Amino acid sequence: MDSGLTNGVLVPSADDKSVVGGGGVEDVYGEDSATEDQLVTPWTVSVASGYTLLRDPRFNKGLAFSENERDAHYLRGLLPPSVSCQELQEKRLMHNLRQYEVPLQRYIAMMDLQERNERLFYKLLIDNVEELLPVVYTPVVGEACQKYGSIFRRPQGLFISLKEKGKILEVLKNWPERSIQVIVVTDGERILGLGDLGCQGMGIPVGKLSLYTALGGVRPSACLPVTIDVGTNNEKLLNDEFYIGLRQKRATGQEYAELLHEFMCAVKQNYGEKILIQFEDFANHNAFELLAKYRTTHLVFNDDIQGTASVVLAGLIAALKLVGGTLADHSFLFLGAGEAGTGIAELIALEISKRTNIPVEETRKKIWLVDSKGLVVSSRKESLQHFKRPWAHEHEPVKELFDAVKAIKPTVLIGTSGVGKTFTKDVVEAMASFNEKPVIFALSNPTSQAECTAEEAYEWTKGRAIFASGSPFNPVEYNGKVFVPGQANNAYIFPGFGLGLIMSGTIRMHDDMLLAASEALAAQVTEENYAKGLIYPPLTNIREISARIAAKVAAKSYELGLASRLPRPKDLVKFAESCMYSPVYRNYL
Ligand SMILES: NC(=O)C1=CN([C@@H]2O[C@H](COP(=O)(O)OP(=O)(O)OC[C@H]3O[C@@H](n4cnc5c(N)ncnc54)[C@H](OP(=O)(O)O)[C@@H]3O)[C@@H](O)[C@H]2O)C=CC1
Ligand SMILES: CC(=O)C(=O)O
Ligand SMILES: [Mg+2]
Repeated sequence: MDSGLTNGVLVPSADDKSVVGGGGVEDVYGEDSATEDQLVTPWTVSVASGYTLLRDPRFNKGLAFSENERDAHYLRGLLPPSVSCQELQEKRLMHNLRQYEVPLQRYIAMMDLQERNERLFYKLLIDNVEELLPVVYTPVVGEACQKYGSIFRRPQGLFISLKEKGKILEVLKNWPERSIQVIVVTDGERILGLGDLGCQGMGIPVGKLSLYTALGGVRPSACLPVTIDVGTNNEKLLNDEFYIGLRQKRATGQEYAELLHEFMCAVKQNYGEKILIQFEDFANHNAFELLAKYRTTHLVFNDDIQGTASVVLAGLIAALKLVGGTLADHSFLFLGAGEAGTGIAELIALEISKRTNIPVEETRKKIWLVDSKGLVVSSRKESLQHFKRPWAHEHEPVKELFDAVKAIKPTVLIGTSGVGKTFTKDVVEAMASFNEKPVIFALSNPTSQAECTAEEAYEWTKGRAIFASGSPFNPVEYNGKVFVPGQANNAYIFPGFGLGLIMSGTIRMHDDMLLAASEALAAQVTEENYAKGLIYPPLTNIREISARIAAKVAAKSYELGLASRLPRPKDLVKFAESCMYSPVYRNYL
């Protein structure tokens, strides 16, 4: 393929495989993944030069345009004379970001960068992942969603509201990118632990997809954030003059189901069988149903139910090295019996069943859940939602978590309630009274909703807890020793998991792929990490980790006959790495 620029027309450069399709899996798919037409990104055939080039975030390099590029692309005079390299731009941006004391200002600055210079945004995020993940993701994205209307600048995804009913296929065609590989969709009803944020939930698909690219290497142009707006029951938002969504109560029942069905059909019609659809932050009364309804006809994945389960199982497998025994030797108590709680519980039961050959109906018996009404027990069965019923074991009713802890004596306590401060001193001390090393996970997001803080977990257990949380906590010094809490967040899983599905051309998801992802993640924890009490590997290596997760997920998909990309690449880790998007600037000469 020819490279460079002719009369101001940018065409792909031969040394950069990321040009056609922007780098990533599409390049290696060949013909079976997309039509010829889809493979041609708009800029390869359109004039992009001068001022237009500077205004296009996909190609803009700002001061990093070289002298020759400035001449060739009619940029003379449009930029100050100085020429920077990408590293210097990164240094300057990090310096500027660190000046902002208000976290939301950092979020806004990052979003502005994403819309100004996409490659620099991803380079910055990848190179400073520990520092910037909390900005573009939890906890700050939570506040951003709460205030999304007042900080709204430009649409970063597709808004599909009840007004678009009957026209969703047309709406999808309005999106400028055509070869989409992954959609993250929300209806905004359960945004983190912050409740119904309606249309302003858009911050979540946008943030998750940034991670698909930064952590999993899926190219940005293949990612589509979608918010389905069926109204909101959040009175505060309905009365907020800056609210950006439909001002009506949520549509439910048939009206809701029809809109979602039209969306699911339109997506498949527009993007094909292998489009990955990740459901995110739906309320549980829709989440389980949507997953069950579409898992046989679409490539769907619910991150809150399944991704969370996989990351927590990985943490538990790793924790065994520190606490001893097998998973089957442990007992588990959850605060919160919704998507995350029952999703994790089921995957643990499945893993134990696979390892012991004990039927899953039996392995579930060592897992207990508490919801807002108390311990889930058999006498409540009739009134329980269907997803709680497998966990309604024989036991007398117990109202309070503290009493449940004393009655069950779990070795592992997991918070998925969405309610902060619910692991009280009494509860944590009780865990420490009958466990040498109590495993305590406070998974609720954002930080304000964490069941307890890292500091509380270490102090109340006198430094004996194996602790992880959904949102990050800083290291804690206790009794002269520094404890580094793990971050049990599905961000460890979904980017690599999705990459594995995409690169193998998987057509349907299978629970065994979640188990494979958990095992792959747990295997990345080194002896050095364990020595520091860590049960998750540091995020600094996340791209390497994602490649390994992707490889295991793809391998499982091939084994199950669900992968359509043939022949199977021999070395799946190398293949995953070769598929990953690189944010390094391209040469436009
Ligand atoms: N770390 C991570 O990667 C992830 C974290 N999460 C976090 O988990 C939390 C829950 O999410 P999700 O499972 O989807 O939400 P759901 O709404 O599906 O479930 C919440 C559960 O918590 C229960 N609950 C609520 N308040 C209390 C209380 N005071 N005491 C006891 N139980 C209570 C609810 O009870 P009832 O059923 O009776 O209403 C329900 O069973 C959120 O904060 C979310 O951010 C979610 C996904 C991933
Ligand atoms: C992390 C995540 O998916 C959640 O809190 O909902
Ligand atoms: Mg979520």
